[in-house]
Amino acid sequence: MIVFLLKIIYFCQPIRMEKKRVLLGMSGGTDSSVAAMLLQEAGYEVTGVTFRFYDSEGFEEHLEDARRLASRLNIPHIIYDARRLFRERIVSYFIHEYLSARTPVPCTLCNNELKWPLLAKIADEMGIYWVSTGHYVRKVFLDGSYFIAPAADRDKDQTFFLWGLKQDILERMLLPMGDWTKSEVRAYAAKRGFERAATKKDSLGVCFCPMDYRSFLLREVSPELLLGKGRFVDESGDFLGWHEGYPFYTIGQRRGLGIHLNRPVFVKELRKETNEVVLAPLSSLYKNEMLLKDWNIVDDARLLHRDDVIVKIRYRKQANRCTVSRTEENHLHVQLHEPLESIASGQAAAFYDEAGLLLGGGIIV
Ligand SMILES: Nc1ncnc2c1ncn2[C@@H]1O[C@H](COP(=O)(O)OP(=O)(O)OP(=O)(O)O)[C@@H](O)[C@H]1O
Repeated sequence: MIVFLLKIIYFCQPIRMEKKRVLLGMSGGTDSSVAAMLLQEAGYEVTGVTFRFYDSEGFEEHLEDARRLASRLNIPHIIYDARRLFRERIVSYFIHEYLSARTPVPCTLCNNELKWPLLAKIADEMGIYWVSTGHYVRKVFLDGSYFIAPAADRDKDQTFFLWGLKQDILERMLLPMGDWTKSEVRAYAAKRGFERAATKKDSLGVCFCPMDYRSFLLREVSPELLLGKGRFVDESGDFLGWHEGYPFYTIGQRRGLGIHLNRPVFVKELRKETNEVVLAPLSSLYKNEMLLKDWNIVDDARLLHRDDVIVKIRYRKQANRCTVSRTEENHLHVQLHEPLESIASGQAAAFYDEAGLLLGGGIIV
């Protein structure tokens, strides 16, 4: 009987049995290549997956690099065609947000709703427990919950993009880059004889339009939807000049406006209905509060109604103290302790405690 019961427990926990196996997202870049080496070195049986997210000239090269590395490390490697999903969930959203006069956060959305959940789904199908990437973050377990924490390399820290991940994913994440700096990672790859992985360029910006989102919109969106020429106005509605269509501007933008006034002006508001872009001095762009939708909280007690929470709405160079509460409409209300400029709807806000633990985040309404 006891043997029978033990067998039931054993078979009801198939995931437990696979705790030496890990599914790693392999982009072909330096970080995920070194992640594969480190995981293997730590004794894991690594399987690599490369997602085909969109068609680009460079993809075949990245894919070949991932394949070659997997073959040298003697690990299985699969390609997963995620083009339809990526187009529907990320690219269409990206275009729709600009056309709705909002500022999209495609990398945040991709990580939280596509990349990590897809890794977990494929891992489930393969009976693999752990999922991993080359992200520069750590995770910690505190009072019964997992939290994302900053990596040793503060310059590469990618916590800002991961606030939407829930416990079911967090508990399965392996994050081998967390204790490494990028220069150590390059040196390690070189020392192991992986010269190509050691010297690859860092990826920059949004992967499917790394240069300029404006030329991407021009290529992807029909001209009628972009509306064309419209009025730059000041806060009183007075005409200041002509612009190229509201989707080509973002809140807080100063450069590239194509208008020369005798004072510095910034984009304060985008008016979709009238195709107007409101320009104002920086002092007019400050706000004391914001509302978030589609939010995620890792731990209520560490986030809500406190005065020591830090909020970031930009990846770098900004951190403000705030107090967060829930509203009756199920938004998060963020009361900033000091005003913050250029808060754009559609952008993400990520919350941290003083030690840098990621407490959650949401999308600015
Ligand atoms: N096409 C892809 N297929 C599978 N995993 C991917 C893909 N793109 C990114 N990833 C995973 O997500 C992680 C973070 O990707 P991101 O593009 O933000 O960073 P990166 O610094 O360019 O990483 P890398 O040097 O590994 O390319 C990568 O390290 C990799 O594990």
